[in-house]
Amino acid sequence: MDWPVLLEAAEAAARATTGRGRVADYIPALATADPEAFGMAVATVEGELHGVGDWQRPFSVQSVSKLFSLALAVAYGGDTLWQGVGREPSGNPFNSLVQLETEHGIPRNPFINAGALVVTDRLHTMTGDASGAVREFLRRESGNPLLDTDPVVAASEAEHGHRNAALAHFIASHGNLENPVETVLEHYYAHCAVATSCRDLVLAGSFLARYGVRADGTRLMSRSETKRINAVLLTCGTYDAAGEFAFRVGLPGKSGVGGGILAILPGRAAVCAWGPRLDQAGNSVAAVAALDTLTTLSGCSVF
Ligand SMILES: NC(=O)CC[C@H](N)C(=O)O
Repeated sequence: MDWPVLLEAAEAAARATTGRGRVADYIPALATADPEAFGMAVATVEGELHGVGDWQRPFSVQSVSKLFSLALAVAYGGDTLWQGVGREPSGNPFNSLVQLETEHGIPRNPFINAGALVVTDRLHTMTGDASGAVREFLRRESGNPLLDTDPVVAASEAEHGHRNAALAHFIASHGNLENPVETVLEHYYAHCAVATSCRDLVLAGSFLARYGVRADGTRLMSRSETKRINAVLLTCGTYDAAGEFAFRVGLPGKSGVGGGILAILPGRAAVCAWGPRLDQAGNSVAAVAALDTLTTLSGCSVF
């Protein structure tokens, strides 16, 4: 696979989206991102690392962190997690409240905000420090000890977090949180507000391409658990646009409102693209275009 050539073509496709989509501003600290920034990286299971554009520039990981909190909750707690959160696509925006009422406080899947709050809660019960566990995992896998929560973004999320607070209280009212609402929200914001780059994320996400094996060769989770996480990524990782993402890109992937998308080519590579302008569903316009081009030109996908 000629990754540098593919990355160049993907970058050209991303640059052609200039002006389309909008930088997220419902978390004010995110609104300052450079709308035309773009980066992309690939880490193969053989240990190759390639990047283009701003691939080493940090951005707010946001919901891409939900992939890591889920992986750790499954690795440490196994199947019990699924008693408190489902694994069906929601068909609703990522921060929607409506389904929780009819579904009695059990969120549809771990990647909408409601589901991620439940995952953070269970991870906190198991580790005593949910956001610390996510940060430590990201640091170790990426080999970047400086990777950290951006306190300005975390504070901005908390200050403007009425909707997430409402979700958490509603879940708690159904008895589906084990820790205080304030604790769960604090740790949720802290892991969403971690600053990472495409480089960090492809290395940190590579355990999913290696069927559950970490950077140091130890196993985080079984092959079957890895397959299941990839399945939930494919069906729910890009919210209400997961069908369109599967159609265009054909890889399990997780997006965040910071503009990053981390996608997995099982058995081969982890790929991350970043561009801050978002479409209606909250996915990066440039990152989707780049990943679409990469899989279309290479013929690589899970299909
Ligand atoms: N989709 C996202 O990236 C949303 C994450 C953001 N921290 C929120 O809670 O709204």
